[in-house]
Amino acid sequence: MAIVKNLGRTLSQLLQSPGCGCQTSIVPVRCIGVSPRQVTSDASFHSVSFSETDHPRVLITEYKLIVPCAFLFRKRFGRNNVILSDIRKPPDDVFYNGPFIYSDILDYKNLCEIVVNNRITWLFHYSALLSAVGEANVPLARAVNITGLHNILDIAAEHSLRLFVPSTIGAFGPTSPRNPAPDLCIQRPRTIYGVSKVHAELMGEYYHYRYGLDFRCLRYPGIISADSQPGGGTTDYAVQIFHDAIKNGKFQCNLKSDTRLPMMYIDDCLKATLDVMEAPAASLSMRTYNISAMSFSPEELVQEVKKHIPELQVTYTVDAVRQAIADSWPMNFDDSNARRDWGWKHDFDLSELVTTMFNILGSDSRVAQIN
Ligand SMILES: NC(=O)c1ccc[n+]([C@@H]2O[C@H](COP(=O)([O-])OP(=O)(O)OC[C@H]3O[C@@H](n4cnc5c(N)ncnc54)[C@H](O)[C@@H]3O)[C@@H](O)[C@H]2O)c1
Ligand SMILES: C[C@@H](O)[C@H](N)C(=O)O
Repeated sequence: MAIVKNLGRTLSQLLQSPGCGCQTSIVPVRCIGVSPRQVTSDASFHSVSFSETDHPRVLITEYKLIVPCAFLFRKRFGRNNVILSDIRKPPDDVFYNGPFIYSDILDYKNLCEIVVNNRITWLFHYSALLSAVGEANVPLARAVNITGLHNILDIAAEHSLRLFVPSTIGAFGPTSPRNPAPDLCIQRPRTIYGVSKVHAELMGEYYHYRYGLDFRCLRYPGIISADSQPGGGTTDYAVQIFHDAIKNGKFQCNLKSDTRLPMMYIDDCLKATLDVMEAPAASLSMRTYNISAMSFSPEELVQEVKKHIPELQVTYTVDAVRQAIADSWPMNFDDSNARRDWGWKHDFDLSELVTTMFNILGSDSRVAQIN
């Protein structure tokens, strides 16, 4: 049984796809028999071994980022083995596709009930407030991104789950190397989002070494998907342009035209996420990896979009908050460790991303209107 939310909606579908490389195997999982919340000061705890059952049953907190493939998980593990969940109402296509429940990651007891009652074995933790929206509500971002993470870590350790948490290009700051940013370097982000993601990386690795938690983390670039609206991030422009170009042939960009940022198409993001989760633990020299596919500026994206909608009119109205965030983030990622350790490689470059987005969203609708 799995709980799937938002970005996990794509995962919920992907893991169900017959072609998905997700291996089902019995994997002895060594874990500490004592929950981190129960460890006393003398820290005396007894390690026990669990064996995973036939296939992972996946809990993914949050669902929004990627909609289109939101049911692949169900093809893989069975329609009723995937519960979609969020604190917000899902669209009908999600709600009627399979089990959906309300779940708030700040409700530790409820999360425990979900994990125990559904015999969850894998957990993908996606619920978070993104960079720009987090700066507009720091207390909420701190609660969701940090307290929520703590709940997830304790539950994952207590129930010996394999845990994936996405980090981000936002986990770097102005003193990090920017071109490229390696896996290991100074990380002093200047947003509550970035601070919470560095905290997630460090806490996940601590729980791995202290409690044997099988924690895995990828730093995602800006993820571009055709099926969900942007969630209040700094890279939102790279999703919004497609909707605006098709709808009215006009786009107002909130970043400077030359602001270069690492970006990735959703299919590559999902492939990397599943590949790292299925990689043998012995192949992982790290627990947090950069992954990269491309980097582009708004101007470069505009030129590519105009190959599909030549009449597109673009204006630049810079959002000072987002611009300052973007200027503190890496321009390129060095993801050589991921490519070496578990065979990561991307499939989509800028041209293929744009073509795929318009194939899904339909660029001709705008051209048809014009004509
Ligand atoms: N979208 C990207 O470009 C990108 C890039 C890097 C990393 N990520 C990471 O991927 C994850 C998902 O990103 P996204 O773009 O879908 O974010 P989003 O802001 O679009 O969605 C966040 C979701 O979290 C849910 N949520 C908020 N508070 C919650 C709570 N208390 N309990 C349960 N759910 C709650 C919201 O309802 C929403 O559906 C985040 O962890 C983000 O850091 C995203
Ligand atoms: C980059 C990613 O973390 C998110 N889209 C943001 O801009 O905040």
